[in-house]
Amino acid sequence: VIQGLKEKYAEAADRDDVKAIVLTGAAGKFCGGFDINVFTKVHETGDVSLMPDVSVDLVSNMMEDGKKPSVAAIQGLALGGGLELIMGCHARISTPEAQLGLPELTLGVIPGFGGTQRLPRLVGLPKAIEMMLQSKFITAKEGKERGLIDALCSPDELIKMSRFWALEIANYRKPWIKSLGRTDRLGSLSEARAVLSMARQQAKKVAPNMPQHQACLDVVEEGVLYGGQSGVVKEAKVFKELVLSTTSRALVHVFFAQRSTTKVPGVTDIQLKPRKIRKVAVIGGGLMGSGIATALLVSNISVVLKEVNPQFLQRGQKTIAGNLEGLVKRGSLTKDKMSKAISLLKGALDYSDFKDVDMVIEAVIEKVPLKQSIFADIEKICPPHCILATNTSTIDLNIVGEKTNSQDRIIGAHFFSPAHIMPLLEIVRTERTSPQAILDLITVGKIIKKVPVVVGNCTGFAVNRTFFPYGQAAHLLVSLGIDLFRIDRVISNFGMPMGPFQLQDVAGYGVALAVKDIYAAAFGTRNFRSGLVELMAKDGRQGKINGKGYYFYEKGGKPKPDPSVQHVIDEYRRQTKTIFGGKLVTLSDQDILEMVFFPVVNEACRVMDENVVIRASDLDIASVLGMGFPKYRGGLIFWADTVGASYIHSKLSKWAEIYGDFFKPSSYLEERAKSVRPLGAPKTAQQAPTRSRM
Ligand SMILES: C[C@H](O)CC(=O)SCCNC(=O)CCNC(=O)[C@H](O)C(C)(C)COP(=O)(O)OP(=O)(O)OC[C@H]1O[C@@H](n2cnc3c(N)ncnc32)[C@H](O)[C@@H]1OP(=O)(O)O
Repeated sequence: VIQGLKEKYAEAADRDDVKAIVLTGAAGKFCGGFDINVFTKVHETGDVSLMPDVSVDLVSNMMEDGKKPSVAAIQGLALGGGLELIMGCHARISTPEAQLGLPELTLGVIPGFGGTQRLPRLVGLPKAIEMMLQSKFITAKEGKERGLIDALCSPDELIKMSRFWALEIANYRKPWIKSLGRTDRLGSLSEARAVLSMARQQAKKVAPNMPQHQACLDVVEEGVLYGGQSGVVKEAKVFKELVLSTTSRALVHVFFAQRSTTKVPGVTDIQLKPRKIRKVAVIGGGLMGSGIATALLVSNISVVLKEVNPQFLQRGQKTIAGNLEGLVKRGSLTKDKMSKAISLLKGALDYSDFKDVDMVIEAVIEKVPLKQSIFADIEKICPPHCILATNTSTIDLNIVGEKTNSQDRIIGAHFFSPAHIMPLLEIVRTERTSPQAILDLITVGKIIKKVPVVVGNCTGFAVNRTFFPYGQAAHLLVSLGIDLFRIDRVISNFGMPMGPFQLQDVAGYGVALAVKDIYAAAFGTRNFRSGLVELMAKDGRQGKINGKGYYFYEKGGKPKPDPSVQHVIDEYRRQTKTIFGGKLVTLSDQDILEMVFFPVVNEACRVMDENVVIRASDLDIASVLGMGFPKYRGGLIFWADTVGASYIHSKLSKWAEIYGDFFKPSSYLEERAKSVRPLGAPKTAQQAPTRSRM
């Protein structure tokens, strides 16, 4: 495309019958930016010269400084390099709803075709910095108000109006403006310095482990101090350094990994068509059920919410209304859409409304007999095409559906709390779930704006199973004498939204207590049995629910470490001392980080070995979206491969000798360490397991 543009610009410059140029996109879209596949090639080869010279050669020399005026005709979207092309034009005409933005920082780089210089010159420094650092899109309508767009018009008039505008410039009836030369929107030097300094402080807070935010501000500053040309030169240099950074490698990996989760062999490649899901029944109006119902309602899917008595039903409906109001407050839902969503909700105390539902999602408490009887009932009442989904996070789906003859339409729809906000949907299939049911749930997932990851059936499925050692490792470290608040600090400095103890406070101790025996039964000697949560509960602590856990929680305030928790810890250490001979150990921050995450990587190896996930990158996405693993580290397996299988293996082997089977390396990890193959590399035929989970 870039080569084609250069040729066309050269031709237009030469031809006498061309007076002016209109630059537009095909099929209702202007341009989604530079081809990110090229970044992948640069990452694979380390060769930055694969990046074509667009910034100076095309945008500055041929377009902006060309002898004929260019006008951009924009529809749909103009993002990244796409927006940078239009800013090199002399005017911009757009349809009102087109999306405009520079999302390069989400890929670990900065805009590289002059965007760091031209955007501040068109919309002013504060707005440009906000758009770049937060990768915030604006509509063309807002762009018009801010000076990025010159005129708005309907799609039908777009080309006609742009041609007219271009000819008007050529005939000097409209101004011939070169964005890079402008200074009128930059403000005074002292104003610019104040804006940049505030942005730097903010970036330090929100992106402490990423280089591209400060780098972007350095480049913007260069242009403010020494002029646009100088800024463009610095931009090109910094762009090339950043594109080779680990952060860019990780974020580009996540971009493609996220888009590949819905490519499921044997499901999405066999010409099946997704069926329409118009009406869904949700059983259980608790926190999960009402969150799931909210997610469906805001995407225009009718919901029947079933509860066992009027009080519970009313509570569920109230929670849904609260969720919707919350979305309105955050600005992600309009009041009209909220009213529409509420009109799509119907409460029910029996199954009579289930006769015409296309899908049921059961979200009751984790009790096997209760779930079994619900599935036996709904099998009789729902139409034969209806998908029977459960939101269980731990129970084997074969057991849930044991009392039915509908194993082909039984599937797991594991949402993460709060379900209307968290983006991950773990779709659990058994050996008998039909491809059609899986495809339909993937499609619903996309409609309700979730990222679906299809996984196999086992205790904890992919996410909870992989992360079961996360909390357990933290408890083990405390039993060894490590301060729990230090563990939380180390883990949040690494980039997790919070440490394992704060997470336990926030999730409530009920979850930990409920899964304890299930994990103990499933994971044998690699399960670490900790009595800490029971001791916390005995001490009157319930975590965030009663404001008292490892931390204090006051309304509206930040959680504060509670020093009085020490007597609980002392008691816990007394109880567990027999395990490690009561020896308190000293560890570095790096030891702590590794002792928490390497067992998680180890379990992830088992999950991959048993084919619970289709590909390693699905675990990267599941860890980022389900557990908050830092995206800029590429997800769990990508990160583990930057550390190296053989290093992880050697550390785990050493700890296994001292502390036991909790750290014992899996055979998959051992094999990868020996063969020096990345953990994320696909299996070879010889390694394929004898029994697949799918
Ligand atoms: C030098 C410059 O400054 C550097 C740059 O320009 S870097 C690029 C900046 N642009 C971006 O970051 C935009 C990235 N793309 C997006 O945000 C979204 O894809 C979009 C808003 C354009 C479209 O979203 P949506 O309609 O949901 O479709 P989505 O599934 O994401 O993408 C459709 C396909 O296009 C691909 N794609 C989208 N943008 C792409 C890009 N810039 N390069 C390469 N492939 C891209 C996706 O990988 C996907 O491929 P697949 O079908 O094989 O999986």
